[in-house]
Amino acid sequence: MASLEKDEDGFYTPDLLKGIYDMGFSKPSKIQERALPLLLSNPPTNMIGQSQSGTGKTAAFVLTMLSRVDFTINKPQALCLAPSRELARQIMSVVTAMGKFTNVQTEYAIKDNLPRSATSITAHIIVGTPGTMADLMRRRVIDVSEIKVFVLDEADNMLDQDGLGDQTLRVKNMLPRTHPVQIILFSATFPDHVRAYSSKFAPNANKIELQKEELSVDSIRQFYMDCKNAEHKYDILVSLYQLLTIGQSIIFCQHRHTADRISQRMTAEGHKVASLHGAKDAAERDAIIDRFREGKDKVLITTNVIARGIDILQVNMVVNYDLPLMNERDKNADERPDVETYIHRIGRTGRFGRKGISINFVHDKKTWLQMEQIEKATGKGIIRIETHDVDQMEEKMKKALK
Ligand SMILES: Nc1ncnc2c1ncn2[C@@H]1O[C@H](COP(=O)(O)OP(=O)(O)OP(=O)(O)O)[C@@H](O)[C@H]1O
Repeated sequence: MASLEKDEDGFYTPDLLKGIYDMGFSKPSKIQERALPLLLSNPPTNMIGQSQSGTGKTAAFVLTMLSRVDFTINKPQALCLAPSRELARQIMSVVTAMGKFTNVQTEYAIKDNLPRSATSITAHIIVGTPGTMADLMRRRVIDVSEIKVFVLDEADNMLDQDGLGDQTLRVKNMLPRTHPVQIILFSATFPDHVRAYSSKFAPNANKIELQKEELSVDSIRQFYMDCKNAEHKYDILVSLYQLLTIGQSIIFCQHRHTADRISQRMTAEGHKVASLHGAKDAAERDAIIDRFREGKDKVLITTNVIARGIDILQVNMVVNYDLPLMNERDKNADERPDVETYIHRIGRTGRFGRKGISINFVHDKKTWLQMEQIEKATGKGIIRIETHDVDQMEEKMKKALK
């Protein structure tokens, strides 16, 4: 059992350190350096942690979960929720990589993973999406009696009353009341309307916050293209194909049917693209994201389903074919831009200090004004590129990626 002994501060075991080095991590990022001592100290304290996209928040909370598990007890001890199955699967890959030299047992709480007949999960760490997690807890397939840590990745999204908030609260309300559970919230964004609720959800938390002007990383250069009309956006996207495939690219659309339509059309015209959205079935979604992760597809046309958290280092370009709007989150909202989703979308590139490019397509006064609002809210300039001059475009982009 020597390998399970904690060091004198009660921090990581040598087995976890081995896992961390095996992942190629030699020194902590700023958020890891700040958050880890707070996350790992005893008695456990809640945490609300904010840090820009791609700065290594996952490793911080995964290390906390692994550190708090007693591997001699075969019961769930840490739960982690994420907004999409793609992100849950990615988080799990970090748990298994970091826990490679431990005896950690893991299980998913995502759709179509467990047979309906499953009666009990004995895994130490369960990662999933809120609806499925709540269902497994309600049916007592997950025994909550030994849960010590509860993590919400993309916490502002998970707590949003217009989205996943209800399901997330259901999960929290089923946690044991016999002992304290450490609640950990992480995100790159905590808009004002969820800040107060976050503090209620994770009371007396240590807080690490960002200022408004720090929200997105400087290594992402932001551009826009003035298209003549909505149809012209398609032509521009096609003219960018060479550039999109220099590395890998993600194209974000507002609607599933737009993602399908442009991918079908581009495919018919001889371009190789993939499309992913929430209307596809689970197995298909897994296969599509895995192919993209492996670099077999270079262009992924999608919706907000993968706007958050997805970490694919080779992605050096993000295109906002449609700008994100508030009414995608809240059906009653008007057509204001969704600044948080914008920050997360462009954050799919420029990961962990790498360079990246984002391009917004605007096509009329309304979309131009929406972009202007995003520019104001983030305090970062968005530079115009001419749509008719592909050479200038290529030059500018290559320079930005150097
Ligand atoms: N200490 C480290 N040294 C080297 N690479 C690291 C380190 N910590 C994390 N990384 C790598 O940085 C990348 C980004 O990390 P991660 O996905 O955790 O970012 P994030 O902060 O959760 O971003 P987002 O807000 O987009 O979810 C990953 O590829 C991860 O493996």
